[in-house]
Amino acid sequence: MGDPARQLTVDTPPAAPTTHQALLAWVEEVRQLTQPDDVVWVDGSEAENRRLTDGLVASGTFIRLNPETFPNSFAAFSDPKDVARVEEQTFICSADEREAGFTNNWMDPVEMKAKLTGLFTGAMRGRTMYVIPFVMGHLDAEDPKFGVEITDSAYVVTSMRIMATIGTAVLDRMTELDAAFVPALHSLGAPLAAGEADVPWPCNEEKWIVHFPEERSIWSYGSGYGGNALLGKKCYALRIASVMARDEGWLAEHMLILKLTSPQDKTYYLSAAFPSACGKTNLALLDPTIDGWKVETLGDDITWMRFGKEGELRAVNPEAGLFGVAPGTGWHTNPNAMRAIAKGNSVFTNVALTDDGGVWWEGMTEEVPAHLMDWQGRDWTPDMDHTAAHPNARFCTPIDQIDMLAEEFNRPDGVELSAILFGGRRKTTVPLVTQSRDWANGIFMGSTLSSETTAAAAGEVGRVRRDPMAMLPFMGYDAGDYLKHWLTLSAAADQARLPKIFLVNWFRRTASGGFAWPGFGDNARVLKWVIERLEGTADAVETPIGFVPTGESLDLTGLDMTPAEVEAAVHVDREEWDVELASIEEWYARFGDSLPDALQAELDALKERMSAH
Ligand SMILES: Nc1nc2c(ncn2[C@@H]2O[C@H](COP(=O)(O)OP(=O)(O)OP(=O)(O)O)[C@@H](O)[C@H]2O)c(=O)[nH]1
Ligand SMILES: O=C([O-])CC(=O)C(=O)O
Ligand SMILES: [Mn+2]
Repeated sequence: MGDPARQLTVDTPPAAPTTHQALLAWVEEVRQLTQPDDVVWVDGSEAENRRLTDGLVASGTFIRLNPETFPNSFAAFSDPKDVARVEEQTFICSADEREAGFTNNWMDPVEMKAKLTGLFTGAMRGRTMYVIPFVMGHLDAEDPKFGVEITDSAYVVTSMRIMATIGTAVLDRMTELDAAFVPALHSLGAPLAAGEADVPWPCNEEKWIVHFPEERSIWSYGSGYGGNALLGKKCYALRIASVMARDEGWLAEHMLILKLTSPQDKTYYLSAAFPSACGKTNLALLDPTIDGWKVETLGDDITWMRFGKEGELRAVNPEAGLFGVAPGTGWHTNPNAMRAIAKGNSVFTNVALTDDGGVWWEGMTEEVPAHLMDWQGRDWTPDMDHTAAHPNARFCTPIDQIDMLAEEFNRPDGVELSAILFGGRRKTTVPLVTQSRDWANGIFMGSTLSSETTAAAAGEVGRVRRDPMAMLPFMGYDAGDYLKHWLTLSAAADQARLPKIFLVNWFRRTASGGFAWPGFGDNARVLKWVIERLEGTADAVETPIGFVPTGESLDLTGLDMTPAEVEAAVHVDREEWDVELASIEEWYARFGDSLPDALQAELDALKERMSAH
């Protein structure tokens, strides 16, 4: 109360820094509904960020890391019940239930609005309401995709500042264009009574992550965690954007983008869709173990794609930061990510802390520190039977801290893709790599993509589920219509320039239980085979599901692995595939009449090839 700066904001509410009428009206409507103590228009500046992070340190949400080893970096520890996306509580509220499709939770939008209006009433009492203007993709794109997130979480503001382009420049451009924007409303659902002390990670037991696709709006309640609360990311750039993309003729996908340069100095751009916590960030930042091949990064999680004027498929990354899985990211598996993190300016969530004010997680270093503070604030020693970091602990780091960021990252029109990889986490059945027979067959591969569930979403871990194009939790509309959109969009493209589609599985196990493939930097060997297939120079074996490498066609130079072991890693086992085909049939049956005929035909043809195998 005695703080003169605070007194000033209470007495003289700052004038809104925009004349955008629709935005002003929405902000006022939300202010009246949620009843915050004050309203702050986020400008995105360094000074503002310093004020916010100082405040978060003072309130106990952030622990400032050792500035010598992790400059301008902070650790946050969530409520143990708020550690991942909540798919059960994520809704697509289209007017018509059919539009949401069988993969989404649905509720009537009028009913949902009424419910949320109740929950948001007074939800920001005792807190500050932040207004964050942001753009996904380039501010100078042909048709910039604006959004405004209103949130009562300063953690969300500092994280959004890393993950998206936010602040004054965005707001000015939005105002100048009188542009449409996606209103994205977020509240922790933890109002404070007068004089009530705050907790380090306010949230609510009850969580609702809700999308209104026709209105292109988002309401998120009760969670402070990344995918639920940083609304530019999954909620906008995937769920809402997938609906925009359907209507406007493009694609919003859960994909990384990388640039690959061969020893002959030829460049290729690849994208890859793997479900959450299945290796996108690691592949995007790959450090090749074979000589002469170079990887540069364009994106690690979300890709927007459209067919260009010449019928080529172009891709951009709409994000500005990495929100990466910490465990398993280490100096020996992903040195490029580690170097980016070490530059600082990062927010870590649910990692462990070292005694000298640094961070640690399982897999960061081979040597395990003798003592840590675990993600729940308890003393931790290596003999304990729980992990020090939460399995879905995350680092949030500006993407331009990656040394290997490709210069094309800054191109508003993106890059032309040569290949698309679909991949999942499967212990058995699915070969290390398979080239599809053609584009439609590749879409079939994507549509039947499967993976064992991970800690990135709340719920059981390790259960095999179908995850079309790794978009199961992110399609903003009917899954059958989504697959149809892939098929119809590409029908008009230059067929000769369509990217080649491959299915990969870094996670296959051997009979003795170990990984059948070393993965990480050695995945460059698979990328090399992919490129050589595009160039027509690598051998392959035709199997019922597609083309797999011969034992000799994968470059094993310097690797302690034999061609016979490669053959085992790409083996198509008839018995396993009989089970798989039955499971795919069950999956396709769930689409009902919304399954595209072309994909049913792919399944029928695969069954026939398999029965002759
Ligand atoms: N065995 C093996 N594990 C891998 C490989 N690539 C990634 N992983 C592990 O998979 C986990 C998740 O990897 P990420 O690259 O962060 O996954 P992601 O797809 O970017 O995840 P989201 O950010 O949730 O979308 C980490 O624990 C990695 O160590 C690989 O090639 N082989
Ligand atoms: O959205 C999140 O919380 C993290 C993420 O990238 C994913 O789960 O795919
Ligand atoms: Mn992701």
